[in-house]
Amino acid sequence: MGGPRQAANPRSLHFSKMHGAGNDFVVLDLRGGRPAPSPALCRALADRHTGVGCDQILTVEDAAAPGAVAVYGIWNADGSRSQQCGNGARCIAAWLVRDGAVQAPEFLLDSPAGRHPVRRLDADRFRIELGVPDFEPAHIPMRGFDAARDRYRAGDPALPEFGAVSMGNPHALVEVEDVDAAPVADVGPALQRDETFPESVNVGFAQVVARDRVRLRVYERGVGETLACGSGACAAAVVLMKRGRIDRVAAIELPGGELRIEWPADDAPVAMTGPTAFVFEGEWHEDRF
Ligand SMILES: N[C@H](CCC[C@H](N)C(=O)O)C(=O)O
Repeated sequence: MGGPRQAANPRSLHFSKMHGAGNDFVVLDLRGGRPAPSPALCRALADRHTGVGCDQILTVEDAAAPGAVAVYGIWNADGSRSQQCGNGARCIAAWLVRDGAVQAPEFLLDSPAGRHPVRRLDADRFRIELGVPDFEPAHIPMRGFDAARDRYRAGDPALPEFGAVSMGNPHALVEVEDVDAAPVADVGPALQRDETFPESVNVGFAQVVARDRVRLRVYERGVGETLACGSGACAAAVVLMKRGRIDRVAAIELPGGELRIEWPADDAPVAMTGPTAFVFEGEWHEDRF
């Protein structure tokens, strides 16, 4: 049975380095009531020169409600918190299986965004349901719109039109002809700064290749462009499915790998299938903090 991993030196913090389709994580075991990492510790851990290096810090915590194996928390590289991380959820599932905390192939994981059914498909591939997407502007949240629509324009008229949805965290989706030429580094930060998104936003750039295949790049809130974004893949898929641009099962090709998204009906949860990988284990010397 799993349990909190005790570091060799009480002043050090054990961590697991993982990634899901290239979206990389530092995983901290906080079961047993260890305190949440401070924003400063998250930034230090995430630093790719003086720290471990990661897009997000994920925490494993004792389940708060019966039925779930654990609850996971999400912090971005800049120390900000999020309510959802699709690639991270799969990695937490793999972490709990390796820890011995769960033996069954199907189990439940809790996140700040809700309860997620998980199915282990093989040694490193997992399918997880991330909940029903919420297109209500106020829930994304977005300012300036009182009803959901297919396409929006931000306050800055120079910005392209976009779709928007919450997967528990906020997403905007810009359709482009060629994802390799997409203005990710310009439009991404500009949309994040726009008054339309009071809590910033994850910005996806999608090129529809076929009715069941999309190429996607994501400029993530709190990080910048990542090799993959699981909730971003779900967000892109459901915006394009709602527009009738793609079918209800689609492959989302990201720079770091491919995810499969299924959304059988508008009132159904979105299911995402993809890989997980363990890279190394380490000890973080907390006396640096
Ligand atoms: N940057 C996101 C959190 C991580 C999401 C991403 N890594 C994923 O796989 O869903 C946010 O601030 O909402």
